[in-house]
Amino acid sequence: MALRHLALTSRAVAAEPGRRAKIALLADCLRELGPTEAPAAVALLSGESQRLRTGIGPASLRDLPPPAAEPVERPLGVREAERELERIAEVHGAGAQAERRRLLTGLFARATGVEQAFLRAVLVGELRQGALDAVVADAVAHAAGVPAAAVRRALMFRGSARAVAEAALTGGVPALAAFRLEVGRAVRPMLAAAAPDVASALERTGPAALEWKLDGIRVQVHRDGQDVAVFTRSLDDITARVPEVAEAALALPLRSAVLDGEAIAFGADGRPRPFQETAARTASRRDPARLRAEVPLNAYFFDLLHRDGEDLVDRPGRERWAALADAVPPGLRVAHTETGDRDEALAFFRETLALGHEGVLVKDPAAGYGAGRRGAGWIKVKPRHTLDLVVLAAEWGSGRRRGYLSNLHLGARAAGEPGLGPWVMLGKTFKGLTDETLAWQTAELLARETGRDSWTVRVRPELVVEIAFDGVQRSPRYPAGLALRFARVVRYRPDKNAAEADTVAAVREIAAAEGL
Ligand SMILES: Nc1ncnc2c1ncn2[C@@H]1O[C@H](COP(=O)(O)OP(=O)(O)OP(=O)(O)O)[C@@H](O)[C@H]1O
Repeated sequence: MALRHLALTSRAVAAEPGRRAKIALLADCLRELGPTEAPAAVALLSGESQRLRTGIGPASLRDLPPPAAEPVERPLGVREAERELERIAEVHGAGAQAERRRLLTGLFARATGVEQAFLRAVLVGELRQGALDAVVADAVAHAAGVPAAAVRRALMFRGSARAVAEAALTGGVPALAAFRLEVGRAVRPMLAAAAPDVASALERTGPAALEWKLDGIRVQVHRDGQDVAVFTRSLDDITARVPEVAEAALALPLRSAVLDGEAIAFGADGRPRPFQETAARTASRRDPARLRAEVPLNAYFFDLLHRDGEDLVDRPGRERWAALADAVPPGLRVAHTETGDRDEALAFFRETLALGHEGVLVKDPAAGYGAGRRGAGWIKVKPRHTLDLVVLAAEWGSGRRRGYLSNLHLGARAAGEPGLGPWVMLGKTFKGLTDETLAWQTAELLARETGRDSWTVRVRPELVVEIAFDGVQRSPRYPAGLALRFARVVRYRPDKNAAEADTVAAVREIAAAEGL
């Protein structure tokens, strides 16, 4: 009954509003599944389902066998289901489509209704909602009887939640402590919390460092002798696409290093080029030499996690910055100033904006480097409010936009809020779209189509779009009772996946700040 148990638990976790209760439910289930099945359950529930759904589009999920009648003679196990999905993901080459379909049909024929619903959710990535990742991590800690921080720390060094769950459940704290920073293996990046202005950021941190927030692409650079690898925010290896960044790291007087930074292109006027131009450098595999000539990148480093055999991850910010300043020349570092004075901080913020940068980061000098936003060791401050939302559907345009998908339905992550489903629509917009973006989004959205009527094409919730807006208003038409005022597209965020989109809780916070 193992898969059934997991499927029912996952349903109960989704319906449960309280975070603690969610963790307890899931931890009980993992304990009951035991050390062999539980890591597979974690792989299905967490981000690793992304990998499993490779090559499986919504079309292949249609016309599958009806649910198996209960009681089933040989019920599906969790490990068994995970293995089967892995097998499906590994099918490549000629006839792959048909073979995948055959395997999927076999799997579904053995699954009951509740199991089929769970497998579908895994396959379309519906379970993968970021917030759930954190709940899963805490549930693993609970089930294994180890501190949550030990699990999170291991996850930072090793992307695989499955491997970490296995270590926690079989070897406890010592097994988790064996996960360490390895030069050459990407670590999950530290992220920033947000504050509306520098004064409130400083209130939280006390005297802090302020740095430019460059609007480029996050780069994590690993150097081991003359070998170098560059990873994105989502841990993709882009070394071949950004040779300038690799060269910059190789020129440093170091034997081995792990550097965190941002790559960005500047125009002839010395101001940052639009984000899309920098992003195109890392998104495209085509002709890196020509792209490099057209849009040369500059690397700016802001953190040093490892230097010549020594790990700095747990050192406070001020020690890592000192090590960075020692190893990296000023031209390759972001501007950095340290102050506890509001007026000085505000002046730095204004100067940074005047140079064309996006905002500033306010960093706590005592904070170690930690994955995720927890602890708020880094706080970002930008001059205007934006949200990263997911496109749920789009309407066909008219007039000049005929033939293009134009008006976007925008959703925030419900992140487990009861009664809302995984995505909460907050409004629509067709504003801010250039002709080029219209054509691009039409193709991208059609490739993700899950159904349509005469006006609207519904899509898999995968594309993240950054939306600027003037405020939040009450609206009975939308499920959370809130809608964005004057929403407009700033840009697409190809460097983010849907699990990293903003939550409806963040929108409620903005509404509360506006007195709604
Ligand atoms: N000096 C800096 N220190 C840290 N991060 C920086 C710095 N300059 C630019 N950044 C970028 O800002 C991001 C920090 O903000 P956050 O963790 O919220 O990521 P994000 O959601 O990608 O942010 P945003 O959408 O605001 O760019 C980093 O991922 C990095 O790409």
